[in-house]
Amino acid sequence: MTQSTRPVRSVLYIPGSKERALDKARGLAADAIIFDLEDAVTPDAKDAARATLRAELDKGGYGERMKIVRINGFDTVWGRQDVEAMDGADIDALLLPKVNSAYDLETLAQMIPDVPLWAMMETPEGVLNAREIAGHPRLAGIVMGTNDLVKELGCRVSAGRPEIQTALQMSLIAARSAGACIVDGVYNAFKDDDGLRFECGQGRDLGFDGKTLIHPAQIDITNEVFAPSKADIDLARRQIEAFDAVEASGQGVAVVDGKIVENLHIVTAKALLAKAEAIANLEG
Ligand SMILES: CC(C)(COP(=O)(O)OP(=O)(O)OC[C@H]1O[C@@H](n2cnc3c(N)ncnc32)[C@H](O)[C@@H]1OP(=O)(O)O)[C@@H](O)C(=O)NCCC(=O)NCCSC(=O)C[C@H](O)C(=O)O
Ligand SMILES: [Mg+2]
Repeated sequence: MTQSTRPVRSVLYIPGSKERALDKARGLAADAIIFDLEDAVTPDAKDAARATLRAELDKGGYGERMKIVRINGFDTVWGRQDVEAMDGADIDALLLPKVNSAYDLETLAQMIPDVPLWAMMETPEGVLNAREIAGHPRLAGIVMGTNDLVKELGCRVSAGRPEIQTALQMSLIAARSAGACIVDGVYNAFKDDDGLRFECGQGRDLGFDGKTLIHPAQIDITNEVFAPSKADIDLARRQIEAFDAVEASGQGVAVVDGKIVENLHIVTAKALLAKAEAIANLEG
């Protein structure tokens, strides 16, 4: 699977300090894991968490799940040690928090060759520089850090998140302009299934590839909402069939369910079917 077709519907944070949770993750249905050394780990537990995480990664057993390690920023005493500790580890990406500019990513890029880089979008400066951050040659993915963003903006978030829509969309547009993957922020109320489902639907409709999660109980709903539904798959197939038929008769526009279908809709339909197939392969 290429980076662009690899599903990243559910992206679960696991504190690097929690050995039991690190082990439990080997059996969870998350598409990706963010092994966290940053905010989920207290300062006095940083050194132990780094060592625990490296040992668990070396043990392996995470299967097809994408493995992303969130390091501490370089404005802390831990950032460089985190990068050094991950040298040679079996991971798919390093995630840098609170990225303000492409220069921040370049600092990390210089320290470790080859590993794809992901960036947290969670500061006002970062959002304003989203285009240059997404355009960094090593950037493969963006994660919305909505908790930090809300803190920095000084806003209060209400249902539907209108207060941070601009930041979400600026980041998404930047990611898409660079061909990068982008996942939505966390839903803090991890026992509120209805609220999670609503926010997943909102993120999906905005164009996000998936959502970051804080608890295993959030995985199933997220996987379901970010996967193409049976109705989506059926429509995509019918669009392709109808378009093939009109194209064979020398025309360029088909009509399905009362709506026009042109070549561009076929690109979307084929991408949707490819995503559905990638998910089916992943889920075995
Ligand atoms: C939120 C939690 C503190 C809740 O923990 P707990 O009370 O232990 O939950 P449960 O008792 O319901 O746990 C049941 C079992 O599930 C395992 N578990 C819990 N959480 C995880 C997890 N994230 N990954 C894997 N496994 C997990 C427990 O070990 C239990 O297992 P067992 O004992 O075998 O039954 C807790 O869920 C938690 O710490 N979540 C992660 C919090 C986190 O990572 N925060 C940082 C990321 S959010 C952020 O910073 C985003 C961004 O930067 C921003 O700015 O927005
Ligand atoms: Mg944050």
